[in-house]
Amino acid sequence: MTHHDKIFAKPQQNIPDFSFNEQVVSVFPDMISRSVPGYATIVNGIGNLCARVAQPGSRIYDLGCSLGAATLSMRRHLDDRGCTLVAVDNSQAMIKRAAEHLAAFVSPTQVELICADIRDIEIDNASMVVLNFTLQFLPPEDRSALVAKIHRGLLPGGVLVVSEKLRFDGDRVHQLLDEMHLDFKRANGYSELEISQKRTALENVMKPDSKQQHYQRFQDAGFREYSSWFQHLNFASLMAIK
Ligand SMILES: Nc1ncnc2c1ncn2[C@@H]1O[C@H](C[S@+](CC[C@H]([NH3+])C(=O)[O-])CC(=O)[O-])[C@@H](O)[C@H]1O
Ligand SMILES: O=C(O)C(=O)Cc1ccccc1
Repeated sequence: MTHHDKIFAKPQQNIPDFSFNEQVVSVFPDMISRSVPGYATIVNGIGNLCARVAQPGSRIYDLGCSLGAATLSMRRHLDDRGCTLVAVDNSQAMIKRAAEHLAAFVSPTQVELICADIRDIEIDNASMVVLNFTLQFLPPEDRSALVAKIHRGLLPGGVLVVSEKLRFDGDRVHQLLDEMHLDFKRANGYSELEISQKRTALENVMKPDSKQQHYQRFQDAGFREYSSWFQHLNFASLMAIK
C-alpha cells in the first residue's frame, strides 16, 4: 500500500530523534490514525465545537497543524461568518503538503498557512485555539508561557482545545494504559520492532504531562472553566474556556 507507514520497520543502528520531515509527511495520515486512539473522533469533534464557538469576524488558530486535519474539519463546519483560520507549523515539509490539502476543497473561509514556531507568533482576536497533539512536543519549560499567551489572545468566551497523550501518576494505571495503547498499535499492524524503535525516537522529543498538570496550567493562565471532553486509553482532548 502506498502512503503506508514503514518508517521503523527495519532495524536501525542508531535511531535519530523523531522529526516531522519529508519521510514522515509522506505517511503522516496513516501514522497518526494507526498510533493515536480516537484521532478521527477528536478531529471531528473539533469541527463540531468550532461551529458552536466561532465568533463572527474572529480568528481561529490551529497550532502545530501538520497537514491541516483540524483546520479542514473546522473550515468544513464554518458557514460564512467572516472568520479567518490561521494554521501554523514549523515543519516546512508539513506546510507544503498542507497547502495542497487545503487547496483541494473550496470554502469561503480564508486560511492563512504559516511556517513558524508557535512560540513566536502573535495570537489576537481569537475565538478558538487548537493544540491538537502539539503541546507535548514543546520543551516542558515553554508550555506555560504558550498557554498564557493563548489566554491573552482569546476573546471572552473563547475556547482552547488541547489534545495530548497523557502520563498518569499511578504507576499501575500508567502501565496498564500504556500496554493497552501498545495493543492498539499491534492491532493496527505495527510490529514489536516498529513499536520499540519509534518509542526510542520519541523519547527525547515528546514528553507527556498528566491531566492534573494541564489543568493546573489552565488555572494559572486564568481560564475560568476546563474539562476533558474525550479520552480513549492514554489519549485525551481537553477544553478550556476564557
Ligand atoms: N514549536 C513548534 N512550532 C510549530 N509547530 C510545531 C512546534 N513543535 C512541533 N510542531 C509541529 O506540531 C505537529 C505535531 S503533530 C500534530 C497533528 C495535527 N495537529 C493534526 O491534527 O493532525 C502530532 C503528532 O504527530 O503526534 C508537527 O507537525 C510538528 O511539526
Ligand atoms: O506513536 C506514538 O506512540 C504516539 O504516542 C503518537 C505519535 C503519533 C504520530 C507521530 C508521533 C507520535
